[in-house]
Amino acid sequence: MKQPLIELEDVSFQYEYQEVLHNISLVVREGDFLALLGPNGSGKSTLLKIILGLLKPTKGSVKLFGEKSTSFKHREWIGYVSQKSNSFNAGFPATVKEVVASGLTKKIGLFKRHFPNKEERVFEALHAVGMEQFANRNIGELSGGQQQRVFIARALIAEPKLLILDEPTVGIDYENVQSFYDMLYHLNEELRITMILVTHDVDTLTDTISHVACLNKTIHFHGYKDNYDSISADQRNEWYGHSVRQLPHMKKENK
Ligand SMILES: Nc1ncnc2c1ncn2[C@@H]1O[C@H](COP(=O)(O)OP(=O)(O)OP(=O)(O)O)[C@@H](O)[C@H]1O
Repeated sequence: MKQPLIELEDVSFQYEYQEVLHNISLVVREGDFLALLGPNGSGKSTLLKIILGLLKPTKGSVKLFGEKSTSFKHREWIGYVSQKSNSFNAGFPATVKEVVASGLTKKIGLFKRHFPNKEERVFEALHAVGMEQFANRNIGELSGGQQQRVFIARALIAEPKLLILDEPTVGIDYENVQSFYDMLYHLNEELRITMILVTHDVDTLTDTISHVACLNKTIHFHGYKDNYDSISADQRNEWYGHSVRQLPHMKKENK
């Protein structure tokens, strides 16, 4: 059995008077490519904050890489690309290279380590997301999807074992979503990075995903993507709270 990287057991969370997460139990294992799916307001960001140690659950336990979250020391093993990271305007004075290199500063600050091969690592990270040819461009001049790739490279340079992407396809043109997923598949399959992709958009679920978790205050389903695909539309609508459709091109091909 693969190592569990995230283990949530009976986690609940309350903001003042409103309980927004109720008895969440979820295990994410090494190598998984999990889509955490839920409508707006279903508690996705709150759950991420709990996983990232920014919020403390009102109830339940959280383990990261087998250790209690409160004593977990290797936060750099978890890379996070937030929803708002790609909101640069064209005048923002930083090159793609500089943005990616800034992913190392935390580590340098923490351990006072010197990285002689910093330039090489920047290019490796950019290569992994297919963006090395943009290294000297201004970040503000890139499209939303290109910026998203750069921010993933910024997270990759710290060599995370687990990468959490919050709504990564939001700024990406419909035609480019598939190639974006192919890039994520490469990170998951070849670089062996465990992935959690958080999304409210059921249309973005592709076959590159191995597992699906449906969240709407509680976890209604967690399992293999194949099993999720065989669940009736009525059942999914009930979990999701409103109509869920699946585009024909995103449906599973014969494998
Ligand atoms: N700081 C806060 N104080 C009080 N309530 C909050 C706070 N942050 C979020 N909430 C409430 O908690 C619930 C879950 O919010 P959360 O942001 O986790 O959902 P989400 O699934 O990430 O939504 P979205 O897809 O819109 O980003 C919502 O009802 C929201 O209004």
